[in-house]
Amino acid sequence: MRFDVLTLFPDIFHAVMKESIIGRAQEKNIIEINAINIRDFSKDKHKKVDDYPYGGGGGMVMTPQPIYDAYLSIVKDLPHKPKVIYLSPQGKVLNQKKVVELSKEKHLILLCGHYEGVDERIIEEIVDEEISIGDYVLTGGEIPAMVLIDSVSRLVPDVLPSEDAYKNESHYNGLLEYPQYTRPYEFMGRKVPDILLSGHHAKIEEWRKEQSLKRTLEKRPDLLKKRD
Ligand SMILES: Cc1cccc(C(=O)NCC2(NC(=O)c3cccc4nocc34)CCCC2)c1
Repeated sequence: MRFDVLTLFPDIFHAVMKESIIGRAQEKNIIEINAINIRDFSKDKHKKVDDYPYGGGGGMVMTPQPIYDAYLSIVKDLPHKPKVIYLSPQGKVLNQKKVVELSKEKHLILLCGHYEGVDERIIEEIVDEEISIGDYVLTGGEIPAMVLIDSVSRLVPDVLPSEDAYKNESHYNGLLEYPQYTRPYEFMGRKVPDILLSGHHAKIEEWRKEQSLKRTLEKRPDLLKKRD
């Protein structure tokens, strides 16, 4: 799977994306992540990429030409136009169902906003879908883009080490995780629930399911409504 990220801060991606699972997936050529610097496509002699908003008001808006030319530089040699996602507070909030849907794509272009956002004509001209990672104010769309890349990439076959593959079947059943324990048996006077040392797998399974339901009811009852 290929991700092309249109951003003003490509180095953020270079740093994060060479680490851990995503980094290994890139080495194995299962995932390809290209950070394209929108500023490289500015025709302005000072490499400007933003300008004052028509209608006045504070803040700056990302100008359309550099973004459009950066986009063209990706699609000009491609037989099919890849899906373009603008990470934006106006988007539908990302959830695992959408992540699964996106993981079927072969190639995604992600556009990251800055300042007050991008000129509306870019959204009209090249954006297929706006996606938000949640309702809070951020400085840019780069971290949302990394959240999308991380969540989608882990569903691409062979990205997760095989022992972790179970995570995609049972892992996200729409409930919160049960409590996890590892050694030592006692820590700060707190012991591990004995059921987990019983070796009785059916009982352990039941206890875990119970704990997931209990926890979800307590902390995220909204998740229970969404379950198919
Ligand atoms: C609730 C709310 C209302 C109004 C503005 C903002 C806000 O944060 N505006 C600033 C920008 N925010 C995001 O890009 C952004 C923010 C949050 C989640 C996201 N998921 O994807 C991109 C996301 C937009 C242009 C530059 C950064 C947030």
